[in-house]
Amino acid sequence: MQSTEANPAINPETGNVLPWNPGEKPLMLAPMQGLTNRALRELFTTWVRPDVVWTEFMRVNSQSEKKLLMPGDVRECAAEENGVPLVVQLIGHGRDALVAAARTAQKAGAVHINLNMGCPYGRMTSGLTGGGMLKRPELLEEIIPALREEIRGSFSVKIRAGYDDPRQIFTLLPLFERSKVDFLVLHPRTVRQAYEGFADHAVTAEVIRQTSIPVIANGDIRSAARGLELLEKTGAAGLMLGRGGIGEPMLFERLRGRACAEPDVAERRAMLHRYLSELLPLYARLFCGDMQVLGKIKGVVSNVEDHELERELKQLKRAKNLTAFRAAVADLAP
Ligand SMILES: Cc1cc2nc3c(=O)[nH]c(=O)nc-3n(C[C@H](O)[C@H](O)[C@H](O)COP(=O)(O)O)c2cc1C
Repeated sequence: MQSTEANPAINPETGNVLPWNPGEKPLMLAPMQGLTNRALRELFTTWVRPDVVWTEFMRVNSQSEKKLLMPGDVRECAAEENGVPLVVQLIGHGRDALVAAARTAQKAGAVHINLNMGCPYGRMTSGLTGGGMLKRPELLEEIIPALREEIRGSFSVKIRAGYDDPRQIFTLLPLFERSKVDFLVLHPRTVRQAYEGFADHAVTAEVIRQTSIPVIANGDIRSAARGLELLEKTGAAGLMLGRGGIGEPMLFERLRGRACAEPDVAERRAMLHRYLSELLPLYARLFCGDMQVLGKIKGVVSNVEDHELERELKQLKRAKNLTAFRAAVADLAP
């Protein structure tokens, strides 16, 4: 959904730069731990070019002032990659640690910083983090304004609909508005729900009606038709693709109307061939040793949903070593 304008949008409420162009409904590649590493992002930013890409979450270590963020994470902090805006995502707890981590990330080059308030998997550090933050909403009253004060570029929040109540989000909107959060990414499941059931985008639509903050819709977007319907029905400011985008990168282009909305099996097979052929050398450069490369690339394959390519997908998933995996990729060649 790219516009032709080169200047980024400015949030009129905060005067902050947003990671998309004015008039654009950005299509974002979701942050996904273990998947959206810099090799995968490189492939996406040079191939289907999401309008915005995100780092995997960076853990904030509130126990050590000197090692708030891992050195490898600090090296990833940047304003953009291959000309595509990059959002740096933090996960952690404790106002002071989060603020100091945001400062470190900015010094290292980050312009767009996001707070993870959605991860459903336990305690990522020594306190309530990610979706766990929603268990103690009173703590957010000081964390969110303090982060806003520190972050000079865009400050966004990626959030579930609630911890166990899908209407909790509505109680938090006044805080986000008061604190001048630049945009929200909403995955309308509860934290307790994890990935069960479905993303209830009626909640997305209601949030959008109730707030002036731009809301990016996220959750269960696996086809161009579904994404376009969501944009139209909810009035979302943009879309974020997670599993659907990882499983089928061309979904970005299909949503833009630049690739066939319903490709036939030959086209999907050719896409998968290109995808894995191009990802293999990038993964070989980033990861150490064949087994790690194999494990990581199988993680990508597990997001591909295609009943007509079941046999080929099984072959890829069953490969015991990289040689067998490469042979299975070669079999996909048109
Ligand atoms: C394997 C995996 C890793 C994820 N890692 C992150 C993460 O690092 N940060 C985050 O905010 N969300 C993370 N998520 C959530 C996704 O960004 C997204 O919100 C969720 O998958 C719903 O979108 P989807 O239905 O398009 O996949 C992860 C999800 C999965 C399945």
